[in-house]
Amino acid sequence: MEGIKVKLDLNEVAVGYKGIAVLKDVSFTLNTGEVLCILGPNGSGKTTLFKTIMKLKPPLSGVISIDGCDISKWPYDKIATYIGYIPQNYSTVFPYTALEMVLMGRTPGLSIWSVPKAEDIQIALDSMKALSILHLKDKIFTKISGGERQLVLIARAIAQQTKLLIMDEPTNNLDFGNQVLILNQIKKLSQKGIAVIMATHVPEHAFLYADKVLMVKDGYVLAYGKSKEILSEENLKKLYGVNLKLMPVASECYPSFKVCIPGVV
Ligand SMILES: Nc1ncnc2c1ncn2[C@@H]1O[C@H](COP(=O)(O)OP(=O)(O)OP(=O)(O)O)[C@@H](O)[C@H]1O
Repeated sequence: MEGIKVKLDLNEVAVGYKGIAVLKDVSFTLNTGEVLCILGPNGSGKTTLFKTIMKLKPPLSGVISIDGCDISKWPYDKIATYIGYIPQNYSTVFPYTALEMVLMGRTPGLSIWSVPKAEDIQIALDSMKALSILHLKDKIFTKISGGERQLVLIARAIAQQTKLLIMDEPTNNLDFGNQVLILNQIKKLSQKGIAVIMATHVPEHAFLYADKVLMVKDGYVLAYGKSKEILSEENLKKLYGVNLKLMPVASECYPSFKVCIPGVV
């Protein structure tokens, strides 16, 4: 997918359940190579928005388009060729190995009885190697730790080789080292031309890796735009409803990095 451009547009999209919106008037554009971080309190509709973009549920209103085409008539299989999705919680009752889980990124309908192609196996192994989890390949997915499962799901999305990746809190459950590994991997993918949407509860992750930021709260978009403009003390205070301070901590690698410090209550 390297070198192929993609553009995702949301135009006044409302998402929710049984006709009741949890998030309204969402508009944004995401281009090849950009990382969009979505920040918002618990229950503000981030996962519901992702499921709607993935066509796992229909939007209540508005238009979602890829490369200018309204995707409302696209079958799910076609969406899966464009977008890889790493859900927040994934469970399976089947005793798949970690490698079989990653292979599912190559063949969405793969069952444990299917025989995958050698090329697909190689791509799956390469994705696992990039995340330093090759040693997990023969382990049963349900019997590895939550963080290891998260890494396997990320490897699966990488193996899918889509132009867009949606990651719902990808660093959830991960130790600090693996958080850095995953975030660096996300940056590398975006540098290769993949567009990434990532929900996070850690403002610092947005400071480090986001080109654009969408803040959602109380059913609406609170702010959207270039990360440098949107990640302000004022917006973060409004978003989380707490007092906080942004402290610049410049380093060679991250000249404009800031940390979010809780203020006096
Ligand atoms: N299947 C469902 N049916 C009805 N309401 C739901 C359903 N799933 C989620 N909701 C509600 O929709 C709202 C948004 O939930 P969602 O999971 O999208 O939020 P979120 O921003 O991803 O939250 P978090 O940061 O805690 O993961 C919440 O009020 C939630 O209770």
